[in-house]
Amino acid sequence: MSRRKIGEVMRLSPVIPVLVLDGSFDPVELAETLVGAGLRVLEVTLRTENALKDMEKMASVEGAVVGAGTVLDAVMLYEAMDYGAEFIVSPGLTEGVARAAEDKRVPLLPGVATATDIMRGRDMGLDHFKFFPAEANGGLPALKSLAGPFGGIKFCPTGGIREDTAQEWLDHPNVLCVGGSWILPKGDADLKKVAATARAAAAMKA
Ligand SMILES: O=C(O)C(=O)C[C@H](O)[C@H](O)COP(=O)(O)O
Repeated sequence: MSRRKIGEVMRLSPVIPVLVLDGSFDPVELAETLVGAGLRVLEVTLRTENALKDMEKMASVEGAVVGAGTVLDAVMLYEAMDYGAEFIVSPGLTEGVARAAEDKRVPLLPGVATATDIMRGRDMGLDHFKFFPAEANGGLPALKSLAGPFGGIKFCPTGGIREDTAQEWLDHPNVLCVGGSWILPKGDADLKKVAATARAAAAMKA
């Protein structure tokens, strides 16, 4: 599994829920709900106290492909791998994180915001990126402009994307999936609502 390429992970479902787990849900029940709704790829942000342990539990759910988000350095990457992360998402791109991912042979989705970021990534042999923060960084017009010189690059725009804007991002040929926290809004502990939102997201077309 860890040999799966990031492009394959990005093609598994159109939306990657960005999960900030604050203890409102049992992680296994949440993962089962999301996978049952059709969202197999789950990003657990390493921002909360129990994130690593919760991620490990979610990874045990059949069909779930669980990765760690908010990975800021090599130490966090190694730690995430110890807890079963199958892919790594970072808000930015550093040589330290890229080298650690290479070393561990784990699929990496690093954040880029500019043409220079993408060129640095290309120099490291990467061609799939998170476009972050997508809306604040110029939105779809910015992505369209970047896709001109970088036609072969594939993106997962994340940051500020909502249920009602996700499909227009997905319609762009260089976009394989989008990331977003709208599937699990802060403070909303209703699993039925989460399931309905996740089903709508899973029905979107990349
Ligand atoms: O934690 C990380 O690694 C991040 O890079 C940030 C997340 O991707 C965004 O917080 C999701 O954006 P929203 O959907 O606007 O909430």
